Amino acid sequence: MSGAHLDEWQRRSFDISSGNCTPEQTADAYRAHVLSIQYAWASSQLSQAGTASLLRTYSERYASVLDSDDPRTGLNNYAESALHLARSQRNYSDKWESSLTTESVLELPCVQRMFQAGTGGGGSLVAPGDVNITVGGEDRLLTNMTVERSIGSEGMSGNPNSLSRPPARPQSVFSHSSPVPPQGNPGPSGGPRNSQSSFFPISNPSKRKNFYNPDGGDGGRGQYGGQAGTNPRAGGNFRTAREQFIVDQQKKHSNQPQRGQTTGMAATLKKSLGANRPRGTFSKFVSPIPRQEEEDGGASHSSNQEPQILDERLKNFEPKIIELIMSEIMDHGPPVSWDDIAGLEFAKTTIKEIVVWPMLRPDIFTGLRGPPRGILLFGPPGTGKTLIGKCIACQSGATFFSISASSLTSKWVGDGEKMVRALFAIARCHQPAVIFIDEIDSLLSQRTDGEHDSSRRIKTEFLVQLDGAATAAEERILVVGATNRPQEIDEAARRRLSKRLYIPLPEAAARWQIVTNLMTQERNQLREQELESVVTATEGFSGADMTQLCREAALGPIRSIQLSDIATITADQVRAILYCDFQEALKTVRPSVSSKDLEQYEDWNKTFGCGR
Ligand SMILES: Nc1ncnc2c1ncn2[C@@H]1O[C@H](COP(=O)(O)OP(=O)(O)OP(=O)(O)O)[C@@H](O)[C@H]1O
Ligand SMILES: [Mg+2]
Repeated sequence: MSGAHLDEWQRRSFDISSGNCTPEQTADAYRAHVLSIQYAWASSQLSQAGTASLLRTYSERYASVLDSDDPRTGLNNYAESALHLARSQRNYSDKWESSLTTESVLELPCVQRMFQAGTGGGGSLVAPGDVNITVGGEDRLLTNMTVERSIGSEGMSGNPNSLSRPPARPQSVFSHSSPVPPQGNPGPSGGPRNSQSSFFPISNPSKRKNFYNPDGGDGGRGQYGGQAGTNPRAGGNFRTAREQFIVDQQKKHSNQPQRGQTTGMAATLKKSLGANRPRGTFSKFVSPIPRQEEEDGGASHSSNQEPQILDERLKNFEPKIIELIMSEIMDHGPPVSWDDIAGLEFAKTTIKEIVVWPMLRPDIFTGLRGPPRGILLFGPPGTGKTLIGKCIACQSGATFFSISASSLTSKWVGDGEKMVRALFAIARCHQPAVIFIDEIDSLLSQRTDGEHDSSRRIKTEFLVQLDGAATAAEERILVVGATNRPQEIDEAARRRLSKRLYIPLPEAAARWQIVTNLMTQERNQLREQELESVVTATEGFSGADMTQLCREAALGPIRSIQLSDIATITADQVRAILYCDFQEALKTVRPSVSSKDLEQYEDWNKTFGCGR
């Protein structure tokens, strides 16, 4: 009977729609819903689509309760209830009772001596052996040793002198024995029982943490109790319940990579949980499925056709790897136009021909006119190879994956080849796509006997993918590699990067353009003749060297200001950049490419390059 009553009471009290529930109860109820949906999915009682939809609904509701700042409907801090749990937790020190009262303390010989010595008395005035403490009803005279040991068991052994060091004024002893518990640590019960801990105040929050949680675990008090019961700001690894929930979800799903639904479900759940206020580990994650839905303006919600296909294609990849590629590799830089790149007309025209137009008109560029699968931009450092990559990203209209080969080989050691496979798979889902690999020589250098196995596997995988990317005629994935060490590239990779474009040092006209472009941003009084002289004097300079020269010259007017005026001078009063500033700058800025290096590039270009 009483069981039935309890059920009925629970049903009424915890019915979320009843309006009687506290936010804690509502949050618990939603959380329970989420768990039961997951259980139903795990035991195949629910379809994937149904599970995803239910999870989305309940996770969003749960998140909205957690996130709401309104005390009537939301929990801004879910840890409050866990704190409540910890408050009612009894611990070892509960058995300890002190017989000290205000009167008995006054009679203690050590206190008497302290009074007699006055406030300035040095030395150890409190004799620990004089402290009489009642343990479980028995009176014992504790020695210094035993007191220390018992304190140590409560996590206070870090301060063994706490007993022998007297307070500066006797009054402070009494203020500590106040029945009011120390702030932030209400203690298990307060009152006289607390006098022991009041006499040795626990001021360090991390000690207090040990006090409640000596083994460092949660002590069986639930996943939030161990941390939340202590000062939440003290523990570096404190998580709110919402964060803990998200972590639990991710752990759960990453443990089930063999199920195709995992990616979709995890993505859906993260989306719904992160929708209100993205932060932490998941703030950057952009799932391929929601993206597709967003592009369709939510129209595919009902049919769920397209997401299913995308999910299928990525089902063998761990969400972690997909997340890494989506969040770290996709590049969103400042816009760069073709006009920002000075000179390099041949390279620019060729790239437009094989990258931009085929992306825009795939129907015309078919068969023999089909674009190559890979391009290699090679040339001396600082000549604009990376700049061209950025320009392709902005101008081609394709999804742009910009990865640095070194990050692929070092950051995810062991996962390198999986990363490469996932990269191409995601690129296939986001066609047309350009995969730009800067410093490609470090990824596709010659294979040697002594090299590490994992880097050899990455190379092999890359070559396979590079071939595979072009097998299906309709696939529009282009790999663009940039290097200033073309000689080091593996011959198999060289063959696959079939369009090899030399990016040389800028000619006179290009150098003119670079200086003019940069000088339009600053006030200057450079005459045409002077500009001509600068261009002549910079034969052999790379684009980066030219930029450096202009920066140095731009500092000339600043250097001419008196040191005492620099704090007060207005921007208008700074003089214009003059030719003499360039002359000064030319004394310090030198070309960074030697003529010997240049010969090597030109030789390689003659042998393997595709230029005229
Ligand atoms: N052709 C150019 N037109 C305009 N600016 C250029 C040009 N070439 C280089 N620069 C300037 O030099 C800077 C460096 O260029 P970039 O990073 O593209 O060189 P890179 O060829 O990739 O060099 P590296 O081989 O060392 O990576 C650019 O940010 C730009 O300011
Ligand atoms: Mg570069």
